[in-house]
Amino acid sequence: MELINKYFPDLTDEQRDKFSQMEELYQFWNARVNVISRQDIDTLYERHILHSLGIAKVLEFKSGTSILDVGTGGGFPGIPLAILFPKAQFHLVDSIGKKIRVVQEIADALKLDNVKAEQIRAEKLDDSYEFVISRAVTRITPFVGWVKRNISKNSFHSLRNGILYLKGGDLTEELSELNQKSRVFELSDYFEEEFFQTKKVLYVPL
Ligand SMILES: C[S@@+](CC[C@H](N)C(=O)[O-])C[C@H]1O[C@@H](n2cnc3c(N)ncnc32)[C@H](O)[C@@H]1O
Repeated sequence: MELINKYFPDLTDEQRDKFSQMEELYQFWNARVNVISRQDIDTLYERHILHSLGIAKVLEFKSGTSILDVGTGGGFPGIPLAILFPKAQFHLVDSIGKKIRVVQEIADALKLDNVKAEQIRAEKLDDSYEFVISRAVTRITPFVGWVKRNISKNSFHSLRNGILYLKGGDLTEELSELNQKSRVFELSDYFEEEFFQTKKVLYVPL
């Protein structure tokens, strides 16, 4: 939790409480349904929560923004971002029903009324959103094909509407397959811990 305070010092007491409750909630639910690897529970704040919040260092979601989290698994990056941006609306989807049930339990326990969790394949969605967020689901080129039609045209952020995808490693090859306005934001510019040295946010405007 110190890590969250270190990089997000302006949280309200309510937000701080919610982030604090996450550890116990994930310990409880992960023992029943494996949504994150068991050893990762010990590094929940760094590898899951802070990593998810990396997207917030790239873009602040304004009030009323609609955001789709594709392949949310146990709720990452959607749940931490929904705590940070309580006035934005988050739709968290995954093709596996038992993961979505865990996400719904956690969102309910945290009283996140800006989160809707749903079992559905990304390719079947027909709503539209300002931004699509994701981590560790598939290669970016097929991913763009899944969600392209779900991005709305009206833009009211500093970045044009599109995808914000948490990725690691060398993205040169993937970038060459994307439109030229795509950009890579290095999370090492924001977070000093070793884990973040290779982590990036890939931004694809659509
Ligand atoms: C490796 S997990 C990552 C989970 C989470 N995003 C995280 O970073 O902890 C990938 C998730 O994507 C989901 N997934 C894969 N293909 C999908 C699709 N076409 N539509 C929705 N969910 C999908 C899987 O069920 C799985 O839960």
